[in-house]
Amino acid sequence: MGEENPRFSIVDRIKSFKHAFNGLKFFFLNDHNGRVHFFAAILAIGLSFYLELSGLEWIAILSVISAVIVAEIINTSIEKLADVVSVEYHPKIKIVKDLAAAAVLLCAFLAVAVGGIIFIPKLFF
Ligand SMILES: Nc1ncnc2c1ncn2[C@@H]1O[C@H](COP(=O)(O)OP(=O)(O)OP(=O)(O)O)[C@@H](O)[C@H]1O
Repeated sequence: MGEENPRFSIVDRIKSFKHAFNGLKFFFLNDHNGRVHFFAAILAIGLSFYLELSGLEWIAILSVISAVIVAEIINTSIEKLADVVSVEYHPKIKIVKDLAAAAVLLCAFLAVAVGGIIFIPKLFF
């Protein structure tokens, strides 16, 4: 918990990492979207090894994989918070959830475009 001007503490920093890893574990093990993203990432990384990507191609693939997963984690987090704020239908919750989903969609479009540019020529031409 944040207090005004707290003293720096290694133990607190380690606890923050623990909480963050806890979030990752929750996302990849318990969340359906998280599981789908985990397997999609494994597939893309496997294909990248198989096709022996260049350094820059690896950077592009790892960047878009991370972007999609980060967007989905934030989306999931916003959905969970929104469900606590209002279980009932609320027009503003709809906008909030749709905006968070839009962020994931944009990242997914980018990932498909980058994946297509890199993988299609190597697989089919
Ligand atoms: N409380 C609410 N008030 C208004 N609209 C809502 C509410 N809950 C969900 N929605 C609408 O339903 C859509 C889907 O919401 P939901 O929380 O089910 O997410 P989801 O995309 O199905 O995620 P997941 O598959 O992870 O459960 C939202 O984008 C929003 O348009």
